Amino acid sequence: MKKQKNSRLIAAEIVFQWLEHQDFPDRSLAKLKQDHAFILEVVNGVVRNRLKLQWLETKWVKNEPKLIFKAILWVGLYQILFMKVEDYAAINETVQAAKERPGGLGPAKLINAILRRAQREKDDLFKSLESQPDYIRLSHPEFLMERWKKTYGEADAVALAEWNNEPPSTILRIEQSAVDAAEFIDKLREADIEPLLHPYSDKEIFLVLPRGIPVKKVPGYDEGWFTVQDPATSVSVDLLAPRPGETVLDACAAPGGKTAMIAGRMDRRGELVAMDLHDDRIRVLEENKKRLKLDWIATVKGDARKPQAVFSNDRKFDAILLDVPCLNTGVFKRRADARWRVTEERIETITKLQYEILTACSELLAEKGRLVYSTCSLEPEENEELVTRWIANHSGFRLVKTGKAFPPDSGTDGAFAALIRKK
Ligand SMILES: C[S@@+](CC[C@H](N)C(=O)[O-])C[C@H]1O[C@@H](n2cnc3c(N)ncnc32)[C@H](O)[C@@H]1O
Repeated sequence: MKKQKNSRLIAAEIVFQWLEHQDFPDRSLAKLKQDHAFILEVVNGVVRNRLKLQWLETKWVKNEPKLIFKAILWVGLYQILFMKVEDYAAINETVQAAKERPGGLGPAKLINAILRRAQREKDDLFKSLESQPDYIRLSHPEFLMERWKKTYGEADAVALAEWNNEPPSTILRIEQSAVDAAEFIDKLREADIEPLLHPYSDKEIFLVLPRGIPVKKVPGYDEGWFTVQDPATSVSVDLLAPRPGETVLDACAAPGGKTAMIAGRMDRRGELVAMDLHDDRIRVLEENKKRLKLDWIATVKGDARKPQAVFSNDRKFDAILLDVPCLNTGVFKRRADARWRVTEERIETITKLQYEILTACSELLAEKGRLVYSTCSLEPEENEELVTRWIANHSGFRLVKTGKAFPPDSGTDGAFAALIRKK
């Protein structure tokens, strides 16, 4: 039988790619053929804890190692400090991973010494880490911690960063048009899955799964009895309040979580159009539509900055959801690398795109029509400030209401939504 590749080395090579190219590790992770859960946890953990690991490396290593050996060292440190893995296995396998790389014998000795020291001095190390500035001890970009402290105050900014560092739960929304909720919960129990009811929404039923259950193994996956979705996704759909018989556009729809929720509220009556710009995302939207048996929804490829290229001039909608691309600062718990991609420049470019989408799609609204602008970000520039500025420049519309989920308070992902009505 062919010998399996060292899993620590696979994890380190993915971390190396990310460090070198800032390449989103999800793509490499999706292609993994072995030890999927372990490698996923190590890679996400290293990426999330980047500043803590960098702090420790700077403290103990005089000359910065080559990037691949830095990645191997971080993979080892993450296991020793943050995972329930036998220290013995963590050290030996990680040192072996270094030896398997060209020029790895010297770095392997250094890595061995550092990992053994971390094992011996673990308690002191954690004490010393606790006295570091918040951005290091909570491993977030310094400018972002500062901006959150200004926006939300010191205590909430710290609570938010702590929330982001906890492991994310898998949460299901029951597709109540496909299955009776009580029957679904019985089926889960028959499969030895005891779900917890999430209290956030009063319109939808969200269930928190116990850890470690692959979603595809949950009863009713193939039948389309549920979507995997955080309760914060209901903030925007509740504000939009789509009704049976209406014409509704979901203009940035893939992978279709909110499209499915809208479809449920419309009870298959009316017209629902799901649009997205990107082919790969539309493919996932189509797969979800098929699994959830939502073939009555129309899918179109189109740019929400130029919807006139897709829809004729007289095409109007009663309700439009604009779940625009954003900086994702409300969902760092789920997306390990997203925190490292936020910069002041990106805030500027993304808000320009968001404003453009809002302006262009507002022209598709019918008289008295409703539009919900939403993000999964917590930055005022993408949310309250953008909507207020837009309304000030568009006298034909009024801001009716906003909704927001702030993770440490809501116990959900972060979300913002604003309901705008055409006068
Ligand atoms: C926040 S995600 C939408 C999530 C989705 N509403 C859901 O609940 O599953 C934003 C989506 O906007 C799409 N997108 C980005 N730029 C776009 C544009 N100019 N026009 C239309 N869609 C765009 C992205 O491909 C992405 O799928």
